[in-house]
Amino acid sequence: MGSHGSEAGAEAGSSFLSDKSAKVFVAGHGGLVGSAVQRRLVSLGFTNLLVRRRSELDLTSQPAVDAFFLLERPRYVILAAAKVGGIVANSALPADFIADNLLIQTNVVRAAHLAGSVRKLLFLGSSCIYPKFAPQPIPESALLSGPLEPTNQWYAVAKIAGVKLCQAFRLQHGLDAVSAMPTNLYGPRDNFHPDHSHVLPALLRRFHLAKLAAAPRVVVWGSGAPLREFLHVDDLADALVFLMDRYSDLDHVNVGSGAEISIRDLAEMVRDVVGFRGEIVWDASKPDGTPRKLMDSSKIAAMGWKPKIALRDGLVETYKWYVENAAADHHSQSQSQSQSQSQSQSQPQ
Ligand SMILES: NC(=O)C1=CN([C@@H]2O[C@H](COP(=O)(O)OP(=O)(O)OC[C@H]3O[C@@H](n4cnc5c(N)ncnc54)[C@H](OP(=O)(O)O)[C@@H]3O)[C@@H](O)[C@H]2O)C=CC1
Ligand SMILES: C[C@H]1O[C@H](OP(=O)(O)OP(=O)(O)OC[C@H]2O[C@@H](n3cnc4c(=O)[nH]c(N)nc43)[C@H](O)[C@@H]2O)[C@@H](O)[C@@H](O)C1=O
Repeated sequence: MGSHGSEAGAEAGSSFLSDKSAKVFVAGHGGLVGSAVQRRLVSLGFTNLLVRRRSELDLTSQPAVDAFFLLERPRYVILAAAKVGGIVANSALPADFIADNLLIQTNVVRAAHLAGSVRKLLFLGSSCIYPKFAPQPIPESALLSGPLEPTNQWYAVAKIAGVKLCQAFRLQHGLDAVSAMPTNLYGPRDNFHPDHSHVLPALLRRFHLAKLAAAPRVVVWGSGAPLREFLHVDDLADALVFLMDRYSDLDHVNVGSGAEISIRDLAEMVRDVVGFRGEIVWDASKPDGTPRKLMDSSKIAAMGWKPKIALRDGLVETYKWYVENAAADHHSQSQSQSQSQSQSQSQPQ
């Protein structure tokens, strides 16, 4: 194993949580996960967080990332920047999902090594790295044991490469790079795009707008049969800090809630939380994706971490955040769309 930079190793005895004045680069701090990590670190008393929006630092640019690391010399890196989206975004933009993610993670991991200042780096994969028909619950050992789910194979291949990248830099250069595999996430600051988001923000938005419009029904994609496991992003942030502090090894670590729910039951729960009274109809033309992906999170549980936020409680809190922070814009957008539709319908043909 190669030896890593002396600066990174100088105080190697101290743990992440006892190093709260250290410079921590939270990449992707504007997103769902990065913002939750930032909140968690601030609440724990970290005083030197390093953050950049994409407009200030494009992580797909190798020269920009190299220059940034050489100038800033962070001691810790949490890589929560990525090209992310739901099942339709993954299918519609395969080139972006594979190329952007390969570039971002390669640039950041390599620059972290070259800077010589980084004592630990945490990479984030996703439960979609596992084969479509993996054993349930899915153990870490199921990686690369079968074919992937076609709708998100491009993203999954990039994320698998990210796990291997961390392993390779650990083995060859002694970089303490670890990988966490979160299950499907939700919470404040999620992406609420109508078509490109994940299921939970999409449904919160759709049911909310339908409630305001007193619509008779809401369309939900697929058959409703797939099972998914959801974890609140504040629980994930807690787990990531836990791993930064306690975990240093080659193998990746699953982070899930252990609870799964069908998309049908989830849609009914969201309808209930939002207070929509109409009916749910299913759009079978949309893909179901993988039938089931419950992760086996016994490895992190054995280390002493467990989630705290039940799905219904997390949904109530996320819906409140959505109403207070994003819903008004979506409502005015949907009203102007329906006005322009009714104007164009009333135009003589
Ligand atoms: N959401 C989920 O359900 C799951 C997410 N994950 C993983 O968690 C991580 C974070 O995901 P999530 O928070 O949901 O994603 P978001 O889309 O909410 O946030 C992604 C962040 O990455 C930043 N980013 C994207 N491209 C670039 C770029 N070229 N240069 C600089 N910054 C960039 C964005 O910056 P900006 O805001 O400036 O555009 C944004 O802050 C990802 O690795 C993802 O794979 C894993 C499992 C499930
Ligand atoms: C986290 C994970 O997220 C993605 O995989 P996914 O789990 O399939 O994510 P999803 O949230 O988009 O869908 C979950 C289920 O829900 C159904 N569904 C119903 N109605 C809507 C709906 O309105 N929007 C969406 N997106 N899905 C809907 C949808 O048909 C599917 O059956 C990966 O591509 C990849 O990005 C990844 O790692």
